[in-house]
Amino acid sequence: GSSSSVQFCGIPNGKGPHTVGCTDLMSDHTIQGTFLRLFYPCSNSGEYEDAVWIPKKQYYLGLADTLKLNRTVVNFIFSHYFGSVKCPARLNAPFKPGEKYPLIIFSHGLGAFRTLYSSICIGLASQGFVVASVEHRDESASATYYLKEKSPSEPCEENCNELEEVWLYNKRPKPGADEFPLRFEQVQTRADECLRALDLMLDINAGKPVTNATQSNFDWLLLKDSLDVKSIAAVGHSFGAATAIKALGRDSRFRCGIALDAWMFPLREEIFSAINQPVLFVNSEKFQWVENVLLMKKMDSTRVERKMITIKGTVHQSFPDFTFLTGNLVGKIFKLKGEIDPYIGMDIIINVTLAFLQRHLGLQKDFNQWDSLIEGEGEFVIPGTNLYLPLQKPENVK
Ligand SMILES: CCN(CC)CCN(C[C@]12C[C@](c3ccc(C(F)(F)F)cc3)(C1)C2)C(=O)Cn1c(SCc2ccc(F)cc2)nc(=O)c2c1C=CC2
Repeated sequence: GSSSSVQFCGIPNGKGPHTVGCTDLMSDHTIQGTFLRLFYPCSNSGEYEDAVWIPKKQYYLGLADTLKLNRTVVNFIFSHYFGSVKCPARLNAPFKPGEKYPLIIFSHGLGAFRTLYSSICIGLASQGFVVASVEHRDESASATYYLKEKSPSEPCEENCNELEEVWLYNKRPKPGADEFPLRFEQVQTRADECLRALDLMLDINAGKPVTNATQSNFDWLLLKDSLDVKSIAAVGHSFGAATAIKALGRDSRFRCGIALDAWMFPLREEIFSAINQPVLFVNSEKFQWVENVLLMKKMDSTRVERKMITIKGTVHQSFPDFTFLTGNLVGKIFKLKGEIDPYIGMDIIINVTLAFLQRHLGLQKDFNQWDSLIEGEGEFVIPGTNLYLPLQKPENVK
């Protein structure tokens, strides 16, 4: 259809058999706590509204900072264009117990935050996964917040133990300074936050009571004994893909990783030998560069499956949700869309992820129907990279 019709299609529904719900969890309320949006198979009953895609205006202010644009202007434009966008998941709908679902911990990219990859998270949840999209407090998110006790400046009569929001915005490296120390420290923090999110989800699976600073009436007890604790994967986009790789190296409970258009810069190759899990690299055609792909190739292994494909006609923004929310012209100008139809691109991202997860989490589903995508076979994919790499010295391949 015309660009305007695409604009109003919005974030795609999951294609799997499950209806998807989502709920926010901040536990505990401090900066060291875990903050995530959970996507999960939910019950069909009851009247539940779809969740708001960008839930607070401070996120627009943070995006303005990331884009180096005026906050007032961006807040005005973004709240007009994106303020009513819903993510197709029912907010706080009851969790659907029944089978044991595999668990995905998802890590967002630089300048993003927990809600901007809803199409991927909902796509996976609709196929019977519980997906925890973490919001990082390492100052790589465009915006995030935690809660702190109100300092009783005035002698507090009414709201004594109230908590107030403390907002953190995207910390840009000093121009000209070496960016590596900041990114190296951030990827450690991010990996720790993924491990804490995993621990929290396993506590919830064990039936431990949940303290949730984001007041919601969601019934967490329905998740007791609902996770397949042997089937856990780390998935992320760009900086979040580097985070997922780092998390694999830190914790063998993550059985495999999927790196979506990975930004390898924050990683140093000496950690690669400590990573024993299978990894799938899903690259866009336009974002990658030789040095970055060579770092991915350094993870090639004869001991464990390491795969790489490139999706033709995709850009870096083909993975987050913005690719569905503008017309073709604006999408092309801001590099939010590639040549490929964004809905086809997203189907490939989700299906190749499902196939790799089935293979390495030992799932008994039919996701192996997409195994050819892992081999880079198909109309829209190529195996490995579209870039020309200098020949690898053979001893590098472990
Ligand atoms: C020039 C300097 N460079 C910073 C390194 C540019 C900043 N940049 C490109 C941007 C952020 C962008 C954005 C947002 C939002 C609209 C909107 F108009 F649609 F709202 C448009 C355009 C502008 C995509 C990126 O950061 C690319 N990128 C990303 S993009 C993750 C993201 C961020 C915000 C989102 F809303 C959605 C997704 N994740 C990474 O982990 C890494 C990189 C680069 C290296 C590592």
